Amino acid sequence: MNLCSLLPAFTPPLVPPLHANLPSRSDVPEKAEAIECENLSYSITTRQRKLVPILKDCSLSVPSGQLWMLLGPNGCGKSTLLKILAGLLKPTNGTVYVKRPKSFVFQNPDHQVVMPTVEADVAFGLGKFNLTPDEVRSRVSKSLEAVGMSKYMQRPVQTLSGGQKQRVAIAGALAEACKVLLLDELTTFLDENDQFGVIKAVKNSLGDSGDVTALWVTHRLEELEYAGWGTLYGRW
Ligand SMILES: Nc1ncnc2c1ncn2[C@@H]1O[C@H](COP(=O)(O)OP(=O)(O)OP(=O)(O)O)[C@@H](O)[C@H]1O
Repeated sequence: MNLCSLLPAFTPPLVPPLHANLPSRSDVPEKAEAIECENLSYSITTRQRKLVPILKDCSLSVPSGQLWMLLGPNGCGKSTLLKILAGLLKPTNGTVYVKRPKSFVFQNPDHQVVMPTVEADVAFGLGKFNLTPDEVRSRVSKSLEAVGMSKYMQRPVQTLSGGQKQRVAIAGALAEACKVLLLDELTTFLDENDQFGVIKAVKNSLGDSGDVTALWVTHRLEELEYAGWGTLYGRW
């Protein structure tokens, strides 16, 4: 399936090619869009040297500060697109822009939540920032609050549900002041309660600042109602 058919209409502004000589970051004006890609294609070459197209001419544009959902059936190329946006895969053709810092959250939280306690896990990525212990504590507690996990700070991660682990993974990204959350089918293995908790955590993470953007990949049609603006009420 051509993924373009799943996406909103797109009028592309010019985006610099992926490998162009870009001006220094301070010269680049802040874009209104957090994610933009144009005519993105991705193919793989099999052992028999056959070229297999996975994505063909995908274009999309996601404005800053919003939660957008990308819906499509199994195998249509959603995860591949997300991995290209995350920089984990290199496109065969096309241009990509994603605001930084960006963070990819995996379908299986056990691939991402690896430290012994919730607090240690959220603080894990902060080592590279040269922060004081107070700053680390403050970032960890604010991020856990955003995802409704404050009271789990000292919990061993292996005692959490799948949805709670997903929320810890999202808190880790928020603690690192990430601007774009790339979320790959987070609710696949979750029951309805956990599913709701993770969606609410993502919506809360966007906050009011318009600073954080999320692209949520799913094959669950019922999750579409949570896209865009709007408050989500209910218990964690
Ligand atoms: N490295 C690869 N080698 C061979 N085929 C691949 C590779 N990567 C992706 N594919 C194929 O490309 C298609 C799209 O895969 P992708 O994982 O992006 O789909 P998806 O829409 O995310 O599916 P799902 O909802 O099941 O996760 C699938 O048919 C998959 O088998």
